[in-house]
Amino acid sequence: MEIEKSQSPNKNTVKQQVSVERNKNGNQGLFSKLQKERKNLPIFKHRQGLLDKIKSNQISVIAGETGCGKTTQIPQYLIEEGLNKNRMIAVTQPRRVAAITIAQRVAQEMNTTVGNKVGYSVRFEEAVDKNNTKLLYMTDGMLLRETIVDPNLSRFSIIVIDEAHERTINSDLLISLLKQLSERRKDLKIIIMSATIETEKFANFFETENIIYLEGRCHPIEVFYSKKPHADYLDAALNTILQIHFEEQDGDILCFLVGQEDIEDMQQMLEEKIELFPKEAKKLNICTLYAALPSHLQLLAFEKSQEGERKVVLSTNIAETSVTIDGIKYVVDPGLVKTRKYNPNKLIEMLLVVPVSKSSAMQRAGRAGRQSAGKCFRLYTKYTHDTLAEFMLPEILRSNLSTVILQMKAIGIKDVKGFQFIDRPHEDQFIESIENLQQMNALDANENITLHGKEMAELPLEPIYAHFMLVAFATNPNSISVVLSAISLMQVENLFFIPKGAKISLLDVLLRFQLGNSDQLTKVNMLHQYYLAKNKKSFCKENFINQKNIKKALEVRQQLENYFLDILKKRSKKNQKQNTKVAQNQANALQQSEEQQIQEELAKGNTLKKLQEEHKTAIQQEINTEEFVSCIAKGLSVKAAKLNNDGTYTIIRSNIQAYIHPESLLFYSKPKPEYIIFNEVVSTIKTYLRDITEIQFSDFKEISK
Ligand SMILES: Nc1ncnc2c1ncn2[C@@H]1O[C@H](COP(=O)(O)OP(=O)(O)OP(=O)(O)O)[C@@H](O)[C@H]1O
Repeated sequence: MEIEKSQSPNKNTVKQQVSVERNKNGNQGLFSKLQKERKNLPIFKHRQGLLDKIKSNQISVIAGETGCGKTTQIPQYLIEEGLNKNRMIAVTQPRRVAAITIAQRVAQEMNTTVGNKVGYSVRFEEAVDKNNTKLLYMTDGMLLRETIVDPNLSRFSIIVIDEAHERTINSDLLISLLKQLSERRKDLKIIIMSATIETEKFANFFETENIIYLEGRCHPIEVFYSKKPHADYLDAALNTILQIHFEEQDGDILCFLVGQEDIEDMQQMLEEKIELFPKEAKKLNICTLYAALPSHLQLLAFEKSQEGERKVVLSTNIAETSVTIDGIKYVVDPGLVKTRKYNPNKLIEMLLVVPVSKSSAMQRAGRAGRQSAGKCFRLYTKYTHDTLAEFMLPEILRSNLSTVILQMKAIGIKDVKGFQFIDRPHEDQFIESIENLQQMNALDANENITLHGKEMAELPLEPIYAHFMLVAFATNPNSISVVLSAISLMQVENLFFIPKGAKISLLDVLLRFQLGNSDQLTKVNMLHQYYLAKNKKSFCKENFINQKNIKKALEVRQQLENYFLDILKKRSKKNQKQNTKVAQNQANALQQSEEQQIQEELAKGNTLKKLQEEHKTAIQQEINTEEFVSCIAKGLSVKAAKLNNDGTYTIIRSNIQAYIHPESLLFYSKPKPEYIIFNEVVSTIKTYLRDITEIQFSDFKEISK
């Protein structure tokens, strides 16, 4: 059996373990079936050639058709061949849902359970066994965080960067760091997996000629185009889904939409149509898939459909690469994507809906032919397709670099401008982001990382929110509970759900919870009342709250609270060390085990409770409005704006004119507040400021100094 052959320092132990797991799963039939499927994948015939090339090169760049088996098979081949050499193999993914579902699939194929020989690690969630996991699927962001703690990535013998052509900031940065690391760790194997279009670029960057092309597609995919452009893409998608449901053979549908709002609208439209289905019609089940959906709900979309039923998965582009959703045979692709675009002249980042690239369109179609032949319906013309860009501009060239630079500094890279990127960002992006970090005191005048900056880098947040959290605590430690809630809410979209035709507006709902002249405090108040509510479901129903998302905000809050308590523990350990002048070697030992100790202590509920009480991080019933306002004014000072005579606001930092968003409580304030802090700039026909808190003149004076 391949698994036994592959691993073993001690064959008996492995055999025993495999049989224990087999009994536990009782799933030998499934295992044999999967072994057969593995051998039928196009990649299987390349197995030996592939392994030979990987063995004889430190760096390999691999390209292959979508679905040929790169992500699930190559890591298993490496283990079967013993190339992991008693260390772990990391396989990075741009998206968490991919890391989790692929780990589940590979665990099945290896006849084990997730968190055992195969694990995953994504932000706020992991399933790993330090002593047992050999193959770890993780988001590129998690591996990047690991480089801060261990720049040599010493627990890994092989690192696979999957979907490298997506060119996320994290995978670009990882690739640059791996190039440096390959000099220091000659024993480390690096594998870059990418769609065909970008392979040369990666190979040139690594100065290698070892490019491996894997021929062969899993199953054929037929592509259809619209005859003419559609005025309303949701309408076109709805009709296509219904047409497939009534006219095509069995098989599930995956429809790509641009965001949670469109997904919820489509869900509602479909539900209305389903109500009108004739009795004898096949059942159509709706599943949704978007980043803000908690993992356990995302996974519902991956479940098998019942015999005689069909599912339609409404998804953002998180299902575009890597994932295989069981049963999908039809893809509906309107050809649009919501993307971040940073405007360095205006110092704002905007979310825009833009046409996809040819590469994305190909990936989307690729979701259809994974288990059998498939069809892809593109809701745009062939002519439009031919005019699409080959691929998206790499994220690093269209983003604010503050997060990247802070991470690079935390890793110890001093000269960020001289760093070798695959595509170098524009000079203005560097200057602006460094200034931005200096304003937050994360970097000093010489661009060195400060202690504050190091703590900011430990928090899994954009620098601005990490700064807000730490500054708020320094300004007024009692405010931390409210600030943790406010920041968590800022990470979650669409807290309310007001059905079409309801005789209530968002403003009416907000007014029920209003606290001070602040959207943030009002939402914090709502979150805390939800937390205390005995019947949470009816609380949400009565108040038009999206329960999925408010739950998510509470989960994020819990995680942030843990990270924050970690920082406080580290601070107090550092103080202790300084005060007691522990012998140097003891101090070193302490530092090494610090991380582990903190994790273990936090894992014990009692310690967490004690810490929560000591530092007042738990949800408090009383909210002090004034304290919060002065904290937000200090912590989010880069997001301050001042009222003009014509009723518009000027953003202090960028001099942009903007309006208060109609969904803000303060939109209706009379007189309008003179000074505000906002959270988001949204540009449509006009530029709006969202999530607003009124601040005092005294605070504003401080900011504009
Ligand atoms: N969860 C799953 N359920 C059923 N089949 C699966 C699952 N995951 C993978 N497969 C099968 O294994 C094949 C290979 O998947 P894999 O993700 O390794 O391909 P890939 O080459 O990495 O594709 P991509 O470039 O699109 O990520 C799929 O085409 C599908 O047939």
